[in-house]
Amino acid sequence: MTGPALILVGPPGSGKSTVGRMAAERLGLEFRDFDDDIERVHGVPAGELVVKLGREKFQESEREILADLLPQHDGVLALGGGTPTAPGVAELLEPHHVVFLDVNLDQLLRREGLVTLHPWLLPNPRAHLKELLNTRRPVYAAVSAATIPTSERTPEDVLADVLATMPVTS
Ligand SMILES: Nc1ncnc2c1ncn2[C@@H]1O[C@H](COP(=O)(O)OP(=O)(O)OP(=O)(O)O)[C@@H](O)[C@H]1O
Ligand SMILES: O=C(O)C1=C[C@@H](O)[C@@H](O)[C@H](O)C1
Ligand SMILES: [Mg+2]
Repeated sequence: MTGPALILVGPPGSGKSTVGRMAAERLGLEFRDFDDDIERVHGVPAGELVVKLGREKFQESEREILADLLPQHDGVLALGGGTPTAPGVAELLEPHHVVFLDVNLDQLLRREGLVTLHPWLLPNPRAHLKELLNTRRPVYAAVSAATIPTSERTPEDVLADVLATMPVTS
């Protein structure tokens, strides 16, 4: 096994889980959500774990769990929103086909459930997300073969663009 056929990265709420699940179905592959793997290992949802452990320890754990997972999963993988920024993760992603789902701040604030899932965004989710988008966009882009805009687009349109980036296999 050579690892995931497709890895999706992007800010929380960019559509990684939604589009990742659709892509897996279309490709006839298994879908895995990295936040579920984190929760399985720690017994706490990823968003809460950030608050419990602090960002540094959380990221160390993300890198370890990802290093174990990559050789075991050959389907579609939606990473955690912050996973590509964890030290050592860019190197782990290097051999794989990674796609960045981009989204703008206004769209993000309109998407559901963001703060419930990510309590570390409090007390000012707008300011936090604005800063997060500015600092992380170059990191997401650097680990990715393609950047797909998702703002004001349907998941189906995003899916079509994602599938068009897939390397042709013979
Ligand atoms: N292209 C889209 N247009 C509008 N809403 C979308 C789009 N893609 C996803 N959504 C909605 O945005 C919300 C967040 O999507 P999703 O959970 O797939 O994002 P995510 O990147 O996996 O986020 P997280 O990092 O929180 O796991 C969901 O309510 C989903 O239905
Ligand atoms: O963007 C982030 O920093 C995070 C996103 C989520 O997917 C979770 O991994 C966690 O809430 C951290
Ligand atoms: Mg998700």
